[in-house]
Amino acid sequence: MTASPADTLRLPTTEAAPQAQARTQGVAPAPGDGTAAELEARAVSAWFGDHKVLDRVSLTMPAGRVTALIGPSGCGKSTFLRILNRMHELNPAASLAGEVLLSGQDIYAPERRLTDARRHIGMVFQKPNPFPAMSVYDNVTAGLKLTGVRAGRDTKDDLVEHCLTKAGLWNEVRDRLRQPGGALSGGQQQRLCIARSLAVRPQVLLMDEPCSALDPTSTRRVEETIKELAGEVTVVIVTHNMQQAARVSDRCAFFLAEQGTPGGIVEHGPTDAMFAEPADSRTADYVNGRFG
Ligand SMILES: Nc1ncnc2c1ncn2[C@@H]1O[C@H](COP(=O)(O)OP(=O)(O)OP(=O)(O)O)[C@@H](O)[C@H]1O
Repeated sequence: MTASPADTLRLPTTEAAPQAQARTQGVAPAPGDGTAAELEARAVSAWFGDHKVLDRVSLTMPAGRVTALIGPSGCGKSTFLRILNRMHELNPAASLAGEVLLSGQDIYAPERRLTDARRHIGMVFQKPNPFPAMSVYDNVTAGLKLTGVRAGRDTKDDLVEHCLTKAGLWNEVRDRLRQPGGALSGGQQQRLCIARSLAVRPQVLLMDEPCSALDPTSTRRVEETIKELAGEVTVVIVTHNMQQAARVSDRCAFFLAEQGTPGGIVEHGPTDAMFAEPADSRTADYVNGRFG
């Protein structure tokens, strides 16, 4: 394995997780070079105030695979996704129970810092949210500043090219790196957000309906990017689009919240099997468009 330019990034010793500290010694690979990690939810329940919205959800999201979370509106998919990188706790009314393990380590353990979870588990949202006035280049490196990573100019140049290439955007913006991120098309902005997430070299990338605001061509480009990242980063994607789930994911989990009960997983497994031979009739009805 060759060391990437990003291996020279310096991280503050007080904040650096073991994996991040390894980077400073030039041994950690670049995003997409094998740092993908398994994510496991164990008996996760969630509440907004007194309203329980998830009940004891357990799911293993294998390293380097794409796991799609599917299910009707309101069954708790986004809440579950936000629990996976500690965003749920940003809502003062929100609470949760259970464990989320990244490579076997509970991200909610008292000694684990919030910033570690965010550095290792990135998030891409439904609506592309680049910093609109900031250049394409600075958008990619923005995540470094936010996570306290310092890097020299050459390192940043190489990192920007690396991440934009991984996000499938480099050829389209290589001559426009100083233009504002807000000047890109919606699909390009979403891929810029993916590049920004990759700049801190996450082990997991969470995506909450990343194509729902995009046209079909841009959707196809983002799907190609997801497939390109698979094997290198663990991807967990929420989608309402069954064709998209079938196209991009290796595994699927079908969430459902029936008649005022909290959401849970009805069935999960390899995507091919979930679509061709679902074990539960409710899954069959959903994937075949009979409800939801
Ligand atoms: N900030 C919030 N405050 C209170 N309740 C919330 C909040 N966010 C979500 N909920 C509730 O939690 C439940 C699950 O919502 P969530 O958004 O996770 O579902 P979802 O499956 O992602 O839905 P969709 O597919 O429509 O995005 C719903 O009953 C919703 O009303």
